[in-house]
Amino acid sequence: MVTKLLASRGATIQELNTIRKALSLLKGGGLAQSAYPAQVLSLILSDVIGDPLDIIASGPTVASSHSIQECFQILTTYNLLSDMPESVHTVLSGSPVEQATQKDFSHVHNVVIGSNRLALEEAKRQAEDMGYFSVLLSDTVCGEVSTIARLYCLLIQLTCLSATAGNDLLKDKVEGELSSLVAKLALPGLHLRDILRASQVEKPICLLAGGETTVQLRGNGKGGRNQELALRVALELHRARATADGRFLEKYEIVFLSGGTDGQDGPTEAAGACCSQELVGEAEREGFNVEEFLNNNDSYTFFVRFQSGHHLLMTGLTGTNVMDLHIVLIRAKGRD
Ligand SMILES: Nc1ncnc2c1ncn2[C@@H]1O[C@H](COP(=O)(O)OP(=O)(O)OP(=O)(O)O)[C@@H](O)[C@H]1O
Ligand SMILES: O=C(O)[C@H](O)CO
Repeated sequence: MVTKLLASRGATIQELNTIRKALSLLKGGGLAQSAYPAQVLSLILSDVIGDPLDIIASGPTVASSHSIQECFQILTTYNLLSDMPESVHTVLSGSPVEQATQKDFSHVHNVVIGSNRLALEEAKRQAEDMGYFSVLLSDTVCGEVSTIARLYCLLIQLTCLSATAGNDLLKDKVEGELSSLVAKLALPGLHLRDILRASQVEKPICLLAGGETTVQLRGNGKGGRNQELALRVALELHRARATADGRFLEKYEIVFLSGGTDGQDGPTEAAGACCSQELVGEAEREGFNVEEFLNNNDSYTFFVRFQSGHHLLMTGLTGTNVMDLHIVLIRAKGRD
């Protein structure tokens, strides 16, 4: 109940898990403390950006550093103090104000055995085996889904423009917008130079990135952040190619895929979806209004109905979760 309330008010996973750690006997290092003095080996799958060990699953085997003031501060921020059950107040007011000085965790070995970066590195190897020149852009992509869709549209445009002779003014414009967006999103290590280098090679190109976007739900449709991202990228590409400057895109085959590694995107049975730059045009000809679906956060309904669900990524539950993967494939038309 506490988790649901916090999540519904938009609390971050860091805030959520600070509260969970304070309320639980096992989280926040409690499991490792209960096992003491036995040796503890913790094999960790990271579903949090940056792989912070104390946040992943609320760190049952990791020393915790939260304070009770922090918990009250979080509950106050989301206006939830008075909604908390009596038991929560009892536990919080009975806890020491500061965590006791660092306990001994020398009996614990924490090892990250699965992460978004590991998944991306394997995807990169697979793409290279398939003949793609591959660039791993980032494993920390996060932000509002429409901003991230813009990011990918600009990345795709820059890649294509760099491979096309001429267009220097447009390329500078796209690179300028991209650089300020990357700075705004504070995406460390997104190597634009590598994209420019990729455009100089003869091979088809694969750009790989990962993380987790957020969706501000405004409608009452059915969807997930990956399907919404794919549909928004499709709309961005559609708009870009409709401008006087955007004709260069037509020389390229472009596929964008966004998928959740757990195999389930939001409350749907798809893991995500893919799109091409032609998707919105084709959808319009078939009578679909993509913007309307997006305004209602109804990406799943769109993808199910459009071309018999052909663009949906259906993997089934994978039994793991290392967040989402975003993959762009670009090939000059007429090239094998
Ligand atoms: N109609 C919708 N359109 C787009 N996104 C949606 C929709 N409904 C829910 N979501 C998104 O789905 C997510 C909630 O689903 P889920 O419980 O699978 O997420 P999660 O537990 O955060 O993710 P995961 O388990 O994949 O790490 C949230 O990111 C939410 O914004
Ligand atoms: O379950 C959780 O605590 C979150 O998914 C972070 O690991």
